[in-house]
Amino acid sequence: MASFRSLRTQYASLLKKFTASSRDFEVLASIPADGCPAPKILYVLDSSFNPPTRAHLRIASSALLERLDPSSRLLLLLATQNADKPSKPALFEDRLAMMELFAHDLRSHLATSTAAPGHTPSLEEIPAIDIGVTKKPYFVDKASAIETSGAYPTPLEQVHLTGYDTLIRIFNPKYYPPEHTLAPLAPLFSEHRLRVTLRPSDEWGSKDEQEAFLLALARGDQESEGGRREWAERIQLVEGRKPDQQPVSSTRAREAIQSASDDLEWLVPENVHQFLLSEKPYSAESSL
Ligand SMILES: Nc1ncnc2c1ncn2[C@@H]1O[C@H](COP(=O)(O)OP(=O)(O)OP(=O)(O)O)[C@@H](O)[C@H]1O
Ligand SMILES: NC(=O)c1ccc[n+]([C@@H]2O[C@H](COP(=O)(O)O)[C@@H](O)[C@H]2O)c1
Repeated sequence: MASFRSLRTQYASLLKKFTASSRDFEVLASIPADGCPAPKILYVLDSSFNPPTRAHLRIASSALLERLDPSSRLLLLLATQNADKPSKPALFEDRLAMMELFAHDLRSHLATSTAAPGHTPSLEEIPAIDIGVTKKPYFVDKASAIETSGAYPTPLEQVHLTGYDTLIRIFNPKYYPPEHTLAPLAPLFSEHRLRVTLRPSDEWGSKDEQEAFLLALARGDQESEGGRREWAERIQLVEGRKPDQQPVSSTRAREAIQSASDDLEWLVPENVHQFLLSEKPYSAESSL
């Protein structure tokens, strides 16, 4: 693995070229770098990776372990423009460096996880992981930018890995001017899928309330806004943390960094933890 410093320099230069280009999506690196089979299915984890956490690790690994296949591919996608949030620290090159470290953490995790009782996957069985960037904030546009980029064979089914809070925002008509209906989502659900991790909280409701959203979509409750009932078949809901487990988020990891709390160790995976301790991407000087 390259040194932390050289990873940042490498991504700063790739990012500069991407920003200056007219491209909406680009794969900047792959792990392993070569020799991976052409993908038959593309899992996409779109995030601000600010920083990558163990929740991101769980979301990605549970999807990949469901059907461990070397011809699956995972794309870790950094959105340089967010639908709602202004850009915050850390620098994008630091986040890209952390995404690559996260990819190594995830591959190690997959290698030591048993997909089936008595079966430990070999490195060749573990899907390759791409590090990509997009300028598009909305999922329907991200999916189309990936499709038309030429980076992957076409057609290729994309499975977007999101949390419940993001599902709700995808279904908010406020993002789709000028009509403000859900009709623009049709291309996303005609070709692709969502795998949504439940995220019970005071803000987003209980597990039952979150499951009720999908039942209502399947009943046709959103048809008056353009949300078709058959889209529910293309959305899979999966369990998140257990009720006795602590909630994990990037916000919580940033707070642990600011307060120098030991919690950081269980909030983020190992290689990301080492990077945060060594490079301090959230310190005042580093974001200047
Ligand atoms: N603990 C979690 N449970 C379920 N989904 C999650 C969790 N953490 C992140 N996600 C999902 O992963 C995707 C990317 O997450 P994002 O980068 O916004 O993380 P975050 O922890 O919510 O960030 P922040 O705390 O900075 O707002 C989103 O779709 C989000 O819903
Ligand atoms: N309608 C949409 O497609 C939609 C709405 C809100 C957020 N998003 C995206 O979801 C991703 C995660 O968002 P947050 O980092 O705000 O949780 C970001 O890439 C953001 O731009 C998409």
